[in-house]
Order: sequence, then structure tokens, then C-alpha cells
Amino acid sequence: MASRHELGEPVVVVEGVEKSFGALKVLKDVALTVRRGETVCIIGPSGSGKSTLLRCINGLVPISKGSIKLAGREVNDKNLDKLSLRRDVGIVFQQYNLFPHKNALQNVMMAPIHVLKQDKAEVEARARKLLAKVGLSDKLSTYPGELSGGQQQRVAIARSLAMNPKVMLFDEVTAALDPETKKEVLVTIQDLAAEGMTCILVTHEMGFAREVADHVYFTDGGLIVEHAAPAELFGNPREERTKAFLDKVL
Ligand SMILES: Nc1ncnc2c1ncn2[C@@H]1O[C@H](COP(=O)(O)OP(=O)(O)OP(=O)(O)O)[C@@H](O)[C@H]1O
Repeated sequence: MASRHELGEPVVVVEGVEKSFGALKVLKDVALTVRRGETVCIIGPSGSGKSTLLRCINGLVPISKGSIKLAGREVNDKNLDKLSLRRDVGIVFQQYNLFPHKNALQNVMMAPIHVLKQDKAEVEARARKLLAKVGLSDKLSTYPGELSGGQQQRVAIARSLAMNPKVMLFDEVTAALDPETKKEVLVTIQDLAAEGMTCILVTHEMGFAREVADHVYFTDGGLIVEHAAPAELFGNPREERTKAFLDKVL
């Protein structure tokens, strides 16, 4: 998929990033660049620091050393307006975290109205379009408890898109889903990627990474062991650690 469309300027630039939780070094000298329109997948064994890296990129977790730039601005700059950072980076987790007492449409409308103070009629029109985009036009008035896991996850994606982010981060968003609903969510993300949304996914879905990603990073023990276009990384990995991991999961 690498030639799907032209890639633009760097949106996310991670350089020399280290992160420790107490004595535990979780990220060690991590570097990664994601350009506008690019889809990047991060794969690797459990505990290798993948989720931590995503949380550092959106400023949820402060880094111990190095630099993370988002659209040219340093994420860990104390003077950076956190609200504008939250706007620029959409993040979707394995747990959907929808508001249980709000229906699908209201869930998507909440942040633009209450955080961004946007006009309600315009927000609603956009929310309807976003729910249509994720295939949920018939579920606007449905509450999370009455939606399947895959449908809830798609509402969560629409809710993130409502903030009009520059990049979308997906943290193992299909890990809790059964194969059929997993597919619906992956197709939604694939459509977004094809439209040119910049996406970074932490995923155990090797088929998806191989088919949809422009670039794949393999992490192990807090290090980026190697990164390459998917055909190369999956077809001809250079490092023993990558080979051993792929032998186990493929
Ligand atoms: N807030 C925290 N406090 C202390 N340790 C943490 C914290 N968050 C993560 N860790 C530790 O950091 C390491 C990396 O965790 P992380 O969730 O980033 O790995 P991962 O590669 O995403 O794993 P998985 O694929 O299992 O989700 C783990 O050893 C984890 O226990």
C-alpha cells in the first residue's frame, strides 16, 4: 500500500526518547518519524513498550529524555497548550470508554461542544457524517450498552475524529473483539488510512500491518530493533529478534 498516496511533511518526530517508571527502563533511545498521510504499525512482544510510546506521543505519559514533536511543536514543552495537543492527537484504546448514559450521536458530539465550544448544529451535522463514515448511521440513538464491541469501538473512533485530529493513535483497538467485529473495525481504520489520515497503530494484527501499513516498526525490550516497509520487514527481516518474533506469531 506504500504508494497509496503522496506522503506529506513529518507530523510526528520522536528522537532519542527514553522513559523509565522508577528503576524500570521501558523506552531506550527510541526514534520514529511519521509523515502526513502515512500509516505506521508498531509490533512487538508484550511489555516491549509499545503502548507507553503511544501514550508519550499524545502527552499522557511524560518522557524521561529526548524529544517528541507533533506538527513541529514539542509535546513535553511545559508551555504547550494541552488542549491544542489533545485536539491534534486522537487516541483510541482497547477499552472504548464511551459515556454509558449518552447515545452514539451524543458521545461523538460531547467534546466538540463542551471542550471546543463549537456550534451545536454544526457539531451534530459533522457527528452524523462521522457515524455514517464508520457505518453506524442506523445507531445514532443507541446507547453503548446496546451496541456490540465492534460498534462501540467504531463510535469511539468517530468520537476521536470529531476533534479533527492531525494524527490518530490506535492502541490494540481490536484486541478484545471477536474475529467478525474485529474485521469491521480494521476495515474502518483501513478506510481512514486510504483517505489519507495519518495513523499510528500498536497492533497484534500482523495481516493488517502487512497489508495496510506504509511502514512497520518492530520493538523489543524498549528498543526499536528494526523498521522497514511491510514487505521487507515481514518477508526478509534482518534481525534475529525480529525473525524469532515473526516465527512465533505468524
Ligand atoms: N504507569 C506505569 N507504571 C509502571 N510501569 C508501567 C506503567 N505503564 C507501563 N509500565 C510497564 O512498562 C512496560 C511496558 O509496558 P507497555 O504497556 O508499554 O508494553 P506493550 O509493549 O504495550 O505491551 P502489551 O503488548 O502487553 O500491551 C511493562 O513492563 C509495564 O509493566
